[in-house]
Amino acid sequence: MALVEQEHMNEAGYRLSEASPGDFIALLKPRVMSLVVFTAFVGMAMAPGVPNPLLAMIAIAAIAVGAGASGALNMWYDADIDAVMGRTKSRPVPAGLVTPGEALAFGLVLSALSVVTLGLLANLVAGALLAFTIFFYAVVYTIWLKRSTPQNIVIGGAAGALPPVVGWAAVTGTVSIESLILFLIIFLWTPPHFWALALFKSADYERAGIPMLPNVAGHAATKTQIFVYAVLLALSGLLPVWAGFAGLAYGAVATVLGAGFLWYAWRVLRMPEGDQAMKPAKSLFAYSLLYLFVLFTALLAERLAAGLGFGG
Ligand code: HEM
Ligand SMILES: CC(C)=CCC/C(C)=C/CC/C(C)=C/COP(=O)(O)OP(=O)(O)O
Repeated sequence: MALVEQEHMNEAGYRLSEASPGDFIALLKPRVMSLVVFTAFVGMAMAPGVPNPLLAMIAIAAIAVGAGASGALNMWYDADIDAVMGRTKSRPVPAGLVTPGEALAFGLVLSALSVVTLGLLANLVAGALLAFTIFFYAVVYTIWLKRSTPQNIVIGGAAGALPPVVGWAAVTGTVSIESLILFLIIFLWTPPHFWALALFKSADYERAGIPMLPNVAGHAATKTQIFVYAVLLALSGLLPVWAGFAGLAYGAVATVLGAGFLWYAWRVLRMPEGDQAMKPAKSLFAYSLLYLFVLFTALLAERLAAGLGFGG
């Protein structure tokens, strides 16, 4: 055995990991997960009843760890395709910083830890929903749908839409019409969020052989679908007012945000076929992140204001 390899063995002969803590943090997809966790937090905050603050913090931490764990499992399974896409090739596994075995073990241990913590300290319904969400993203979306159908992210998007349902259940132990409306908003948001990016990254997906909509159905069909989902999303953003758990201030914000989404989606629809820069698609992707963050912030702000006695 070469000397350089022996340097990474301990006395018992086990290989020592060469990865840094930062490499493991990168496996958690921290930027994506921050918005996921924020939507879970809003789900908790909208639920009736005031949870014990310590329990609420533990529940959010468990959901954050579970979300990160599912990201690590995704990066473990997708290492082969991540290696051939410009956007993902420097991720820890394809870059050789973390071994596939380490990523898998990290994802499995954190998944178990997060589910057991939430199940025992919050309630079994929340724990089961978190387990289902991790399973849906890591197995149903990543292992099954992503490589087999252009509807991958429509169906798989259910995983990303579930965190507010998990948050609500952590407080109440139930699934309700309110939390399902929050689910529906994120579910309808996901296709335009992702297909906007897939339009300007379609060469990457082509190279990796992933059947994303722009590669399979073409750019024109993708732009039309983005617009259809944008209309449904703008309407669904108003459902919290219709269902009576948000007021007119939220309704005004949702209307403006929805109109903005339609505007950006319209610009994508009108984007010429030969447009190499695809600025409208890049703008829609950036706006999608702002949209979800501001919409959920509006729900939260209105609820906090009502709690402080400023109306509603
Ligand atoms: C199946 C569902 C989804 C798909 C396929 C998808 C796909 C993507 C992709 C490919 C990126 C670029 C990531 C990168 O290169 O780092 C991205 C970025 C992002 N996504 Fe999603 N996404 C989905 C759902 C969600 C959900 C549910 C959220 C949060 C609620 C979310 C939040 C974000 C954020 C915050 C970024 C920006 C990350 C950055 O700044 O690099 N995504 N998404
Ligand atoms: C609580 C909990 C378990 C939450 C999970 C939330 C969840 C499913 C988020 C999915 C978001 C995401 C990064 C999709 C990326 O698709 P991709 O993996 O195809 O993108 P990539 O090409 O960047 O890897």
